[in-house]
Amino acid sequence: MKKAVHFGAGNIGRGFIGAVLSKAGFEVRFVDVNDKVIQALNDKQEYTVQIASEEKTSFTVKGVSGINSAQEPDKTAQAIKEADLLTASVGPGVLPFIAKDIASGLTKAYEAQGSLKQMNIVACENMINGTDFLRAEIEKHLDEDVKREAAQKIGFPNSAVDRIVPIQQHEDPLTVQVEPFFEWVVERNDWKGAIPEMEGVQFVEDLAPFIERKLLTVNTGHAAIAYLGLEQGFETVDQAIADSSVKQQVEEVLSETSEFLTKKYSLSPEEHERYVEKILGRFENPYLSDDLARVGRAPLRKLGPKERLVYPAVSLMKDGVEPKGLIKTIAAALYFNEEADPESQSLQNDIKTLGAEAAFAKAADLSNDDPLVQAVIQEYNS
Ligand SMILES: NC(=O)c1ccc[n+]([C@@H]2O[C@H](COP(=O)([O-])OP(=O)(O)OC[C@H]3O[C@@H](n4cnc5c(N)ncnc54)[C@H](O)[C@@H]3O)[C@@H](O)[C@H]2O)c1
Ligand SMILES: O=P(O)(O)OC[C@@H](O)[C@@H](O)[C@H](O)[C@H](O)CO
Repeated sequence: MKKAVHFGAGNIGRGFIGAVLSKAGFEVRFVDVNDKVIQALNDKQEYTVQIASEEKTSFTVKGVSGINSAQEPDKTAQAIKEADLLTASVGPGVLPFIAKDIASGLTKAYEAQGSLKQMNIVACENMINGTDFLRAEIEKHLDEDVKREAAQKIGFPNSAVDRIVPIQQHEDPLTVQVEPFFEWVVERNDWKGAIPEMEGVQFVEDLAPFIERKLLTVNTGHAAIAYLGLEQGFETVDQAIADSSVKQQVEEVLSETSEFLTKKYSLSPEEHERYVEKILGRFENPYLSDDLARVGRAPLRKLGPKERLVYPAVSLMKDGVEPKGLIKTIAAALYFNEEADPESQSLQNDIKTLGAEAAFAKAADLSNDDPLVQAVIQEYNS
C-alpha cells in the first residue's frame, strides 16, 4: 500500500487532505503535536467527515493513524523514510518547524540507505509558492550530499487548496465538518514520477493563476468579511455577509481583486464573475458556522506583501487605480484585536509603540510614505 505522511491533523488536514489521500488508496499517517488528536487517531484508525449542507451527509475516512512529532522523533523519521507522498497543512508560520523534522527524517533515511526513495512533498497552505518556501526551509538543515540526492529524488510541487473548514466543536476530537465545495490544484511539472489518479486533485502546468485567483478571491473575501464584520459586531461569516452593508463592501473588494486578476491572467470577465458569485454563495452557507476570529486570524501574516490584501492593493495602485475597498479592509484589519490570537496582540502592541503608520508599513514591508500606507492611515484615522 502507498504511504502518505501528512503534517497537521487539524481542520483542513483531516477535513480535506487526509480524506483525499485515504480515498486515493494511501495509508495516511498524520503527524501533529496535539496529543489528544494523535491518541484518538491511533485508538480509532478512522474518523467522520460531515458535509455542511441541507442533506447533512457524512463519510468515514479509514486507514489513518497518528504520530506525535514532539514526543516520537524516531517514529516521525521512520514514517518520512517510508513515505511516497508527504503533505502539510500546519500554517505558513509553522513550516520552518516541520522543515527540521522532515530534514531529520531525510538525513536518517539517506544515512541508513545511501539513497532516498522517490517521493513528493507538497505544502497545502494558503500561501503563494508554499512548497518552494518549505523546500528552502528543509534545505537549510540538509548536508550537501543529502540536498543533492533530495533534488534528484524528491518532487516539490506548489499547490492550492480550497475547502472551508471552520473550528470544530464535536464531542469526538476527530469528527470534522466541512463545506461541500473542494478544490486541490497541484503543479504538474515539479511532480516526480507518474502523475497519480487522485479523485479531487487537479494537476496543472502553471499554478500561478489558480493560487492567485483562490487567495485573492476566497481569502481576500474572507478577510474583508472578518475585519469589516467584526467592526459591526458580528461573530460569524454567515451573519456578517447577511448584512447588506458588509456584503456591499465585500463585493467592492472583490471587484477590485477581479480587476487585478482578470488583467494579470487575461481571464474571461464573465467566467471570473461566475467564480466570484459562487464564492459569495459559499460564504452564505447557512449550514456552516465559521468564526470571524478564525477567518481574520494571524493579521500580521495576512498584511504581508505577497498576501491577500496588500499584494493586490499595491499592484492596483501602481496601475493608477485606488482600491478603496481594500484600503478600508486593511484599515479595519489594524483594529483586529483578539486576545487569543498572538499575531493580533503583536500588531496591537506595534501600533501602541510605533504608531499605526509604522506598524502597518512594517507588516506590509512598505516605506512609511508609500501611497498605500498613507491611504490606509487616512482611513484608519477616520
Ligand atoms: N481551514 C480551512 O478552511 C483551510 C482551507 C484551506 C487551507 N487552509 C490552510 O491550511 C493550514 C492549516 O489550517 P487549519 O485551518 O487546518 O489550521 P488548524 O489549526 O486546524 O491545523 C493546524 C494543525 O497543525 C498542527 N501543528 C502545529 N504545529 C505543528 C508542528 N510543529 N508539527 C506538526 N503539526 C503541527 C496543529 O496542532 C493543528 O492540528 C493553513 O495554512 C490554512 O491557511 C485552511
Ligand atoms: O487559513 P487562513 O488564515 O490563511 O485564512 C482564513 C480562511 O480564509 C481560510 O482558512 C479559508 O477558510 C480557506 O482558505 C478556504 O479554502
